[in-house]
Amino acid sequence: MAENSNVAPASKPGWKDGMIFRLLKMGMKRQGKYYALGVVAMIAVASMSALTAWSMQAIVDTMTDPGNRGRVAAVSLMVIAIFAIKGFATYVQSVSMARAGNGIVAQQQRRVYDRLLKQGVDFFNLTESSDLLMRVTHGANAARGLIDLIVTSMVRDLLTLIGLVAVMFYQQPVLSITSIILAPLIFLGIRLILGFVRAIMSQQMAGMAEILKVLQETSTGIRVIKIFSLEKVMNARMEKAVGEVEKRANSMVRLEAITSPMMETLSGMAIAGVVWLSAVNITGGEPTTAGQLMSFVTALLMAYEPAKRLSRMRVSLEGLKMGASMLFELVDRDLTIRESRDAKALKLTEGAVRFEDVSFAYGSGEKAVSGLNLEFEGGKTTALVGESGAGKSTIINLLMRFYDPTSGRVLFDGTDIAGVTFDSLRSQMSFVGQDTFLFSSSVMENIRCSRPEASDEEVMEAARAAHAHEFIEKMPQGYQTPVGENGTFLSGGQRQRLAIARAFLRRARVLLLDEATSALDSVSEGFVKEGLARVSEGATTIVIAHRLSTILEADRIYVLGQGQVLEYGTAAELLARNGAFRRLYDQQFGGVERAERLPE
Ligand SMILES: Nc1ncnc2c1ncn2[C@@H]1O[C@H](COP(=O)(O)OP(=O)(O)OP(=O)(O)O)[C@@H](O)[C@H]1O
Repeated sequence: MAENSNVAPASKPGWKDGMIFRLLKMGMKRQGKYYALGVVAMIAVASMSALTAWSMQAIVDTMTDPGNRGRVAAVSLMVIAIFAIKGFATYVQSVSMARAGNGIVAQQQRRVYDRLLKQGVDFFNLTESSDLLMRVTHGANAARGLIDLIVTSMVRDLLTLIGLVAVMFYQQPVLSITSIILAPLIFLGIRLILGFVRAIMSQQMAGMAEILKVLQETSTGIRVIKIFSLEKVMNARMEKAVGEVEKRANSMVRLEAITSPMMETLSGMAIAGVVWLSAVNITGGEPTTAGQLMSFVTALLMAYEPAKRLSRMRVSLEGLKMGASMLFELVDRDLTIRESRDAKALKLTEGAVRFEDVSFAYGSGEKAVSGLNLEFEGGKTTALVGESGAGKSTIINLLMRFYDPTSGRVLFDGTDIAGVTFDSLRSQMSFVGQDTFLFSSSVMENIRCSRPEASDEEVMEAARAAHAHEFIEKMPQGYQTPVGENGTFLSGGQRQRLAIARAFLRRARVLLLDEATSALDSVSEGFVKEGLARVSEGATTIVIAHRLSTILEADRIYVLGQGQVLEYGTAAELLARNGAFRRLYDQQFGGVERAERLPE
């Protein structure tokens, strides 16, 4: 059944929280050993931090009583050991977390690209490429950041905090209780900020996607921009997007940083309070040594950084969650078209194609074709003609199973293509379309892509058949010449001849030609027609042509109008009928004759 309109975002309730769990599970599965090593190192870092604060008691007490040489030596060695272990553990932590993180980015990018390749054509029609770029680049890094943040906060920061608070309680229980009374206040403040962060993040992402879009359109549409002097318009669009992102980025920084004055002031108050309380010795118990007090204050001061990071964690988490969810949402989108579960490999004998009562609409739009019954005889040439928008390209789309019919069936040698594997179906076909997409690699590789195992000789043979060999030989590096991004170094006619060479090389049973000779002058068209005649020998050939001259010899011509067959037959039969085909014919050939009569 058709699934062409269900590209709904997969925003199920609670989905984003589930996402964190999924991400952690994936991360641990693939990068578990690096994360485990990182965690061990973090435990060591946290313990050494607590030990540093605890050792302050011994350090200060030893300094105030330097006479005991043995103790001085022991304390000095202990301090060196603590710092050395902490340094080494920090190194191990950084390296293992970075390795795990890089692995996550690569894994996410592979995963999302794999999914994108499985998506139907409709998905790409409905998703802007700048949006894809944004999601894949930003999302993968956000996924990495999310795991990093969770692991670092939950292990290093939390353990360090626990260790330091333990030291505080060990040294000064009453003062400790007084100084952590303020903590809940901080968390309340953070909760307030979170709401704002979410709103700003999504606006910022939208702005970033817009910047990419403007850049991309500038790159691909530069000719239109120049011809129509759209520089100012494009500039204004970019200005707006950049300004938007700048504004949001500033707001984000303000929100993230607002925790600092809150925390700094509260910490200052806590420390001042402790100093004051210790001076008046409200505990009234044993007199406190300078070392104990120093150890306590050190633990309190050291606790500040991890406490700050933990309190900010929710804010940072929100931003990263948003980024990572963009990636997950992409991966979770339903496939616009999928293979059936028990799909079989298609085997062709005659290569006959039949449309049985086929209707189809793009998305929720009007029917592009309706009630089509078409016969494309094996090994013969069938042409589709008709006004613009009549549904010719739609028929080709259905044949290649880029879309499924809303109703009816498309059969290859009697087998419904809905039940066969994509690969076995499409490998039987070759397509030469109106726009020839070329990869930014050499001419040789661009032709070879239709049959990667083909030898250089076979590629050249195909190029000769497509009348491309002559111009390729004249290029600076012959077959190794790069064609530029999407073939910008080639003319339209040359690009088309490369496309025809690709089709030759593939030797498919079913050949689809959509305006295949449109970009050629009349001399090249003669060559190409000859080449196409060769490539279509024995193949079931389906041609869309606006210029009737190219299809007058077709074995059968279907004349389409508004998604339906108006009439069909050979050119001679159709001309004799005096119907739609005759009108098209008169329009075109009348025009040519008049043009030929024009003085030079
Ligand atoms: N991807 C799409 N999404 C939505 N509607 C589409 C899409 N492609 C084509 N259509 C619509 O389907 C109808 C048939 O279009 P189709 O491209 O098949 O016509 P065509 O006969 O090939 O036209 P042309 O000769 O101009 O290429 C048109 O009304 C068109 O607007």
